[in-house]
Amino acid sequence: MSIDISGVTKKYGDFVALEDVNVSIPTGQLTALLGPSGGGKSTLLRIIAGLETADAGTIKIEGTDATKLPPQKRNVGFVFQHYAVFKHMTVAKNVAFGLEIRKRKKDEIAARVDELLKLVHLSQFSHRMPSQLSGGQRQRMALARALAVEPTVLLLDEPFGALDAKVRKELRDWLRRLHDEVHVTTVFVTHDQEEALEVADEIVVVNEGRVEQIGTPDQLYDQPANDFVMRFLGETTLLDGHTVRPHDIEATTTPGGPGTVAGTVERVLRVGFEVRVTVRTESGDDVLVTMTRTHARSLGLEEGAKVWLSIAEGAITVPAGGTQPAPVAAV
Ligand SMILES: Nc1ncnc2c1ncn2[C@@H]1O[C@H](COP(=O)(O)OP(=O)(O)OP(=O)(O)O)[C@@H](O)[C@H]1O
Repeated sequence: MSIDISGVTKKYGDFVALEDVNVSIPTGQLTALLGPSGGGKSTLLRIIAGLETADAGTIKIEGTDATKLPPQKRNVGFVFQHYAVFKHMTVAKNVAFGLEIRKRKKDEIAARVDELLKLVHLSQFSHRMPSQLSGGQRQRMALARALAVEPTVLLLDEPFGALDAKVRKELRDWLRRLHDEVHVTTVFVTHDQEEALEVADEIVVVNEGRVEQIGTPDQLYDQPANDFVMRFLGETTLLDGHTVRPHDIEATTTPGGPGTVAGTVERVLRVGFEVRVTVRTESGDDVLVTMTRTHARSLGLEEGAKVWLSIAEGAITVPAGGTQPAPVAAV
């Protein structure tokens, strides 16, 4: 294990930001800390970096107890959302900085900077000033700078958070490819579930200072530990006391058997390839059902139509508001 977080608790006055957090992050993986704003992700990352101290618990990095080590002794590299670049230095100088203060030889530094700028596709910009780069290019420079000193662990706090959606998406793909090349153990914070699902090998879901679940993107999506994880990782709706994904609800226009829920179509919305149907049940709850356009057409669904809803066989469900893993719904 590369990073072992054991029993970490952090309080700010009376406020508990992290409570008894236990996470093991394997060497060489790309791990996302995912959760809603204020859940404690950045606090955990800052504790790993040594920028914040835990009130209880230990942090081990590559087997060494780092709990009391200052940040510069932990051999971690970090990149933040608004990275403090040296505005008066060229791109190449910014990347070289960490190596220069470590008094590495000139030719060694030049070779390493060359290699890193190639890696982040900025070779042609080495003589530019940071102000002459786009936001995405600046973040790539920041990553090259963090990687320069060959950290054991790379920590990224919403590194693409300030960029527009298109650049974010490009950088996200790029980070995945970069990681496949260099394999440095990387932990990144995000509140964007799509970003985590697309990029990470493993996701740690952090909410209200606690770890809700740890797993691969598939494990989290297919076997959510609880209602919170299920809702956080994709669209859900409620049917008959269960949290379920809207595409996992089947609708029929002929009366269904026992276990089906009768309702009336309130609204039909066509969005791209899918149709989003809101059904009001007899008990007055609104249930969202999504289906393909072809399927909706074949059912002839329109506002005011009577429908019967059931949960598709094999669908993942979680008791609404509950915290226990649910068995796969047997319908
Ligand atoms: N220095 C501090 N003093 C007091 N409270 C703090 C301090 N730093 C963080 N907090 C509180 O701890 C909680 C967790 O903060 P943290 O920044 O770790 O959340 P986060 O999950 O990273 O959220 P975001 O995605 O918004 O950055 C928040 O409620 C925050 O207000």
